Amino acid sequence: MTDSPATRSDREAVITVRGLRNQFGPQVVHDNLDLDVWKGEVLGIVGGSGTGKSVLLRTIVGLNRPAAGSINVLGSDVLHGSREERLRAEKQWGVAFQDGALFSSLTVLQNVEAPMREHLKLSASLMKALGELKISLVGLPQLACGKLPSELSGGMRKRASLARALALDPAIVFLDEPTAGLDPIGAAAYDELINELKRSLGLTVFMVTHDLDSLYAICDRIAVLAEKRVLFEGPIEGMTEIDHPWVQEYFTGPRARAAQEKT
Ligand SMILES: Nc1ncnc2c1ncn2[C@@H]1O[C@H](COP(=O)(O)OP(=O)(O)OP(=O)(O)O)[C@@H](O)[C@H]1O
Repeated sequence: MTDSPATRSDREAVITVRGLRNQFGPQVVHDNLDLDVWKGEVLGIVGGSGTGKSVLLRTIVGLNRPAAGSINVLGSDVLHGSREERLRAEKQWGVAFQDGALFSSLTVLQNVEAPMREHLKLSASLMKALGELKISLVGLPQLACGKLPSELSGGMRKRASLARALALDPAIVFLDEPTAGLDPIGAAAYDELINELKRSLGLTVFMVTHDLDSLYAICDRIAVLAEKRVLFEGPIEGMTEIDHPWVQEYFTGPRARAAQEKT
């Protein structure tokens, strides 16, 4: 038995989703979806294209209003609670989107300072010092602070986006396809960074990904979206035993075998 947050008996849910329904016109994306995310784990969300992985992430962080269900994040009811309750939760998470979603007219430092400016009352010098700290935490050189997002490589933009997600010292970080578009060395370095941040900051990570290497390298647990809900969840080692066509194809195919051999 490992000592991972996914298997410990004293595990604590930091995100609880119950009975979630998402619908766009006639298209039902999620129906009666339940999910728990445990404190301190890296949870990988996988599933075929269009199964609603990004919609799930966007719904939890309040960018998509579901048709039904409840979502609790760190004790706050983020769907039906008061504005204060929602804000309290919001300050405890950071989101790094697939394309970085950085403000294009702001420098990297100004991007990282943006959430602090919105949520905290700090002096300019303290914000700058904290911003520089986050930027070095994600492995970017100080030189990057003054650059615009367009002046960065794709990998650097992803790290800058992560620095911004860490701006408020969150307990939870949401990552949407963090290694998509990175070369294998850059992707492995990003995985190592997430592992390091989890270890040093005790972060909980909710990660939508297609990257089998990442799943094997950093995820404590996998949640498989299929048939409009989380159909399976558990450590990656058990995934090959699941009798479901998509899960079998995904976790026992040649790419999965190659990823497994690297661990
Ligand atoms: N705002 C929206 N309006 C209408 N339909 C939407 C909206 N957002 C998402 N959808 C639909 O919901 C479904 C799930 O989308 P989502 O982006 O979550 O898929 P995904 O599992 O992340 O896919 P992929 O792996 O291809 O990125 C898709 O069919 C998509 O077209």
